[in-house]
Amino acid sequence: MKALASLSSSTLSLRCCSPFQFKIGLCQLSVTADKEKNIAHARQAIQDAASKGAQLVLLPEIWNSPYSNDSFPVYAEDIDAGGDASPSTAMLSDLARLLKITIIGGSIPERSGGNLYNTCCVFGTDGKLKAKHRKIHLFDMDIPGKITFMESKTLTAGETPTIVDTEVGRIGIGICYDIRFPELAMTYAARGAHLLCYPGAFNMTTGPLHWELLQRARATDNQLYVATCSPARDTGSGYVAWGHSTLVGPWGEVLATTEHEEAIIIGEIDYSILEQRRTHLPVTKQRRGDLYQLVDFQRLNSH
Ligand SMILES: NC(=O)CC(=O)C(=O)O
Repeated sequence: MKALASLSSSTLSLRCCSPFQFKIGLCQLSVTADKEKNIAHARQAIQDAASKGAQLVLLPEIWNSPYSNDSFPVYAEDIDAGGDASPSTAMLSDLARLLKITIIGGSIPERSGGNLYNTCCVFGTDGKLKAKHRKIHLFDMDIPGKITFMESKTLTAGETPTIVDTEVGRIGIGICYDIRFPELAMTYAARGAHLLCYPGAFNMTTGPLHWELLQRARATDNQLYVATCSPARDTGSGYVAWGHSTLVGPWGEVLATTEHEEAIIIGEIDYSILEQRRTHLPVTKQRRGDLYQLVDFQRLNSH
């Protein structure tokens, strides 16, 4: 991230997306230790969401495997090889094509070139893989007596922000911990994103205070839609997810949400609202890039 100055020149292009209004389905899934069962279960949930009118379906972070460093290497798939090497993404591609919907496939552990990643795949209505986002900011957190998780024990961080043009708009992708970094969301907004999607699995320590707050902050700062999707809570698992998958509008308002049980949440998105909000409250034009800008702290620290 070099400078913020260029962000103020961003414009919102709605030309690329039709329709302006559509339904999004957030599939808050129960996840088990049985991968085949998880895949069949996700398939059913996506079909249910589509039957309720969803043209875009979002899945949770790590929906085909338990969320643990022990499980990631065991459940990881070679997404680039496809077919039998990646039954989870084969199912997503198949359904996107059959149902003619866009699928943001949550995330699964990916094996590639000797590394493991936490990876989100986006499939278009033709079933083709449109984008692959590897979690950029690994979840390394140590709050003594509360929660310790070190994704970097097994996973490698992704190196690229992912913004993708789909039939339901321009979408910026982040995975869970990525939502804590406003610069990533601002980068997507500067590149014309209408919607940010974060598959995520916040926990019982940070979830209550931070999960909704961060979504509403990213949406309000950037005046766009934010959607999140979590696994359902399983108090018997090693990592207990907060749940509460949510859709937030460009005014920072919660449009659709749920508690922690398994659920399919259907929310309405209307991109015409984006222009209206930005006209009424033109923060992008008012930004004083002449007075402040993001600097490359790593470069500064290395001197
Ligand atoms: N699980 C995550 O990646 C992030 C999280 O739980 C948090 O930031 O809190």
